[in-house]
Amino acid sequence: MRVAGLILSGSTKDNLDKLTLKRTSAAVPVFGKYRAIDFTLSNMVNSGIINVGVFTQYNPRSLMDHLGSGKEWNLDRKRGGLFILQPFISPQSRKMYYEGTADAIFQNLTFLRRSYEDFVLIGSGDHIYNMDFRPLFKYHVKNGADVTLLTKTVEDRINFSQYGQVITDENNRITQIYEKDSEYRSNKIFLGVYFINKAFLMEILYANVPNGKFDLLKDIIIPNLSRMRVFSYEFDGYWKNIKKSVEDYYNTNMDILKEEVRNELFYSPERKIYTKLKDSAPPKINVNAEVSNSFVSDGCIINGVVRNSVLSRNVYIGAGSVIEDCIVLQGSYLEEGSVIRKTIIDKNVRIRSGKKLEGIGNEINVIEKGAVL
Ligand SMILES: Nc1ncnc2c1ncn2[C@@H]1O[C@H](COP(=O)(O)OP(=O)(O)O[C@H]2O[C@H](CO)[C@@H](O)[C@H](O)[C@H]2O)[C@@H](O)[C@H]1O
Repeated sequence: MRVAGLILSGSTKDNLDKLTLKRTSAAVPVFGKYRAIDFTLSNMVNSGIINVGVFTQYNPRSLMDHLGSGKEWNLDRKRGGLFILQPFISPQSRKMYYEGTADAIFQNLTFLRRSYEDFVLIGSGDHIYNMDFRPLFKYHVKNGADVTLLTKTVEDRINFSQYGQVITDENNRITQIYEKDSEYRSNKIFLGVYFINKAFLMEILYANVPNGKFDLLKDIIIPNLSRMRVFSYEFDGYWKNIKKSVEDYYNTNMDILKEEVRNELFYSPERKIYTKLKDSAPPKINVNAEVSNSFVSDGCIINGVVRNSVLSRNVYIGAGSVIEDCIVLQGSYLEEGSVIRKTIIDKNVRIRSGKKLEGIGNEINVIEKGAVL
């Protein structure tokens, strides 16, 4: 089956506060060495998709730098490959931004028109999961569906008002979606992944976007559910959206310290998660250092104590410093004797000797990129 991939990562709003002041959410570092987009991109490639368009518009530099030619995902190809789809002006349109998900795809219809594929998988750059999409493709065809939406039945702790709540009939056909409704309606949520017949997608975009219907889900699919054959495909694996809150970003990173999450995300030989590799030296744990239950990336030098933490590349932890329940991003330097707990330290931060920092109560402390404290 020939499937093209589209990755939506052009959101101008997220709840990540200081973490997305200078990068888009899809480029936010996760688990020390990855960026969020690596997961959807790898899932697509591992499911046989070799023609992928990435929509971006907000703070795109670090995302573009990360993606490069697509080589790390085996997408630097003569036919197909990786396409960065940024807003542009032309004689037909002088709009310089995407007004919504449907608008983004509509402005780049040439990408779909020129593609050889008959189906399109639309995913998001903000989602952390490891999935083989191929059974979903078969399920879609078996149902004779126009659209198949990826869904998950979740526990009641989730903040339902941030998600689409999905109601299905006995055949898994979707009869109703309550998009970001403050009331609890269903514990089946939409995971932001669409599988759709290409001709059908182009047809509904032509019919709706010129009339100001810019959001694929809210403006096009939900109002037309009774006229379309929209099915739900359940995913029962680990899935997180990191842009919903700083707490979700923090908890997702911390999840990697759990064996079952690690096994599912990283240790499947046929479904690896690919990322841009950097040539830092291996991490060095010095004589008096103590490291436990932590992820320590290449280039790190540890002289102090690191517990329950995730360290990106080239982090320096001075002697006598204690780092606990923290996420420390690339290049940050902690001088001697600092004590940091439940804190996200962004890139290239310098923490002076003897500094004490701690998230208060359930609040997670975030130190802005480049700060000196
Ligand atoms: N103008 C634009 N141009 C290009 N890309 C854009 C864009 N606006 C948003 N995007 C991208 O599209 C994806 C969806 O973003 P939205 O803000 O529309 O919905 P959200 O992720 O909150 O919820 C959605 O995903 C959750 C699951 O995370 C579902 O439960 C919910 O029903 C669904 O609406 C994101 O990857 C975002 O970066």
